[in-house]
Amino acid sequence: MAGRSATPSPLTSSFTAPASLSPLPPMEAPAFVKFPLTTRIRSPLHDCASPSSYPFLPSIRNLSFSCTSSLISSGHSFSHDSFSDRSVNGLPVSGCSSRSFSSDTFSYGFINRLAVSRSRRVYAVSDKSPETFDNVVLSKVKRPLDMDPLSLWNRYLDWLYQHKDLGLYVDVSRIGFTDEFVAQMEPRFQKAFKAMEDLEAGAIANPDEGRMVGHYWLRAPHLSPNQYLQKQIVDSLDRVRRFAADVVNGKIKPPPCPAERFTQVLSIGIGGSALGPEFVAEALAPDNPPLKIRFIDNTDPAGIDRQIAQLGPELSSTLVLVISKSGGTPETRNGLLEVQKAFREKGLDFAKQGVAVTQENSLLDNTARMEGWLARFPMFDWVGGRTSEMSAVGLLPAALQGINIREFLQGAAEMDKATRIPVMKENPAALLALCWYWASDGVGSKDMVVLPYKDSLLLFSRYLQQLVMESLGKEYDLDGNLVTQGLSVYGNKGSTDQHAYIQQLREGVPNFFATFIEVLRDRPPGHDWELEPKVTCGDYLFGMLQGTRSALYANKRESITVTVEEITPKSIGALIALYERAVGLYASLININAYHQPGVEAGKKSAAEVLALQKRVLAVLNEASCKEPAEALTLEQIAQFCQAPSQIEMIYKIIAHMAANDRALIAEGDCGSPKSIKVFIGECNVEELYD
Ligand SMILES: O=P(O)(O)OC[C@H]1O[C@](O)(CO)[C@@H](O)[C@@H]1O
Repeated sequence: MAGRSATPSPLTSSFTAPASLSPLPPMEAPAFVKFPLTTRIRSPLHDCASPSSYPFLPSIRNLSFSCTSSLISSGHSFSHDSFSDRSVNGLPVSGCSSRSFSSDTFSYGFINRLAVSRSRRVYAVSDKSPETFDNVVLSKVKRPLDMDPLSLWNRYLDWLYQHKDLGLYVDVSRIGFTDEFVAQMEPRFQKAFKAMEDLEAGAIANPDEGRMVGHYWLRAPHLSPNQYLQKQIVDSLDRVRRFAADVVNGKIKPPPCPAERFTQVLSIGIGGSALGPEFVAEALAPDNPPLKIRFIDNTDPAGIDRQIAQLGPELSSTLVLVISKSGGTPETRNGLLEVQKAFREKGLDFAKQGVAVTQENSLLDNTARMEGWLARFPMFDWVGGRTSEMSAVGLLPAALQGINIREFLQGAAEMDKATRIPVMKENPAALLALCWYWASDGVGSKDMVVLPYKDSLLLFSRYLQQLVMESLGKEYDLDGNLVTQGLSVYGNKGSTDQHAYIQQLREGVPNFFATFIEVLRDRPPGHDWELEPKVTCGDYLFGMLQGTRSALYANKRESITVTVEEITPKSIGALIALYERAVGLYASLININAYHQPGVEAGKKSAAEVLALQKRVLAVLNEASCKEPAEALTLEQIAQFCQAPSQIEMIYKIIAHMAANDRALIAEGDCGSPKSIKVFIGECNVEELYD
């Protein structure tokens, strides 16, 4: 990179395109300039001052790019979210300054940003001809995917990862990363491995919350950084085992009918306090479990009613798990209150059937203690919700369903060992992280579609959605730079999805990479039969998976395939551990904190504000209704009396919701024309006036 300085000097307005650039060929201005004013430019993952650290762009030199003045003036730390109208070389250009330049440093930095927004029509100027960034990235940086069957077979052999004991394979051959990319990622991976080592040794790996991150210790307590933690884990596991065994064996009985056993588990929790248990139940519960499980994982009253109704008389033999790390999550609290009401209505004593899984001294813990619930199990400060499946959160429900939690933990522990290996090619989690980085440009420019070809793995994509998106979807990196990072995850199962959205995956917008989850064993031994000569039902499923993988790749859609020999507690434990580690490593590669979730707070705060506003609206309406004669108020008046004129839309929605739910309030007028609405409360509550 001759002539490139390590740190870019601020460019001034006198900066001109270098002579090496050939003049721009004539072109249609609109074709050159189109991109929306709101085009969002992601922050880089790299030290843009050091293009050699940027893996995708080793060969790009002497390209000239239009650039915002903010980029020019702020050097490599680009901070604006949108562009304004400018022009390049006399052509009007939305979002670009009137200058072009070919400083390698800036070019790299700029490509870095525009490359990730390549789904939009953003154009760059090169020394040859104007090109779209698509072309720049895909043809020059991401070389075309290899389509030759034999060289693909060699690539498959070269990159195939196998864990013999776990019967697990990771095939990354259909992700098109190059050897140069792998080499350039190597130092980053070494850094990530080291960060992971520190994390496992007890470093404060979640600096924003000042917490250690210890989910790996849950399956290897001896690796926890001190004996106190070790004892906590072992004791908790011990108690889970004993309690579950006692419930299953009928030693602990439901109170109303001492002769009987608990027959059902009702698990109340949300997010990490539900998704893992739901996934594992679906994947591993036997057909006739000792206790059947159902979940309340929302504050939807109809959903809650349904669960309670379906329990029917069995409510009396239902063990209710209330799972919440914080012990204060509103949805979970609401679920608890609703279920407690149902118990009261049936004359049942909830406390005798209630079990809390939560942090010591949380609101939930204190409630359970004071009310004398049947049992309480700890959640640890150093285990995040989305990685808590191997704590009491996941182990207790699993054990109650007769799932072998020892094997489950063992599978995870074995995978942990494999994913500690600091060699990219020998570490399946590193291979996943490598592929994610390559496929999504390290900024989430493509979504991850998870396609398990197995009904029992249906919830894996939903589980991964939280694990990946809550961990990686972050606005700022660890150094406080705006990065708006993430990796979107969706998917259900194959081959079902082939009859839903795979049409678009194959032929539509190429904004994803796929992950196939393959299970080799179709049925337990001895149960298979040929539904047509030489072909079983499972052969079809297999054929569908392989066919889709090939068809996608033929159309340049990349994919990873993770294969397990069969669905067992061990393989499911291993899969969870594999993805937990992949997320951790990838987070290091992109320099973000994977273990906090500051964004979730905003939604919770707004929800609380809406409820507070609702209370004010009701107070205002009550006051108006207490007048003689009672006064009906327009939305404007309500907003004014609530001293919240800017909240008028929300007030309208609050009223519409309450009116639809037979609440005390009466709304007259046409709902479709909010300005016509007048609201009053039928009965004045005088006491409330003086509250
Ligand atoms: O276990 P808790 O504290 O009820 O939290 C439930 C979920 O809420 C979140 O905090 C935010 O959605 C998740 O991270 C967590 O898994």
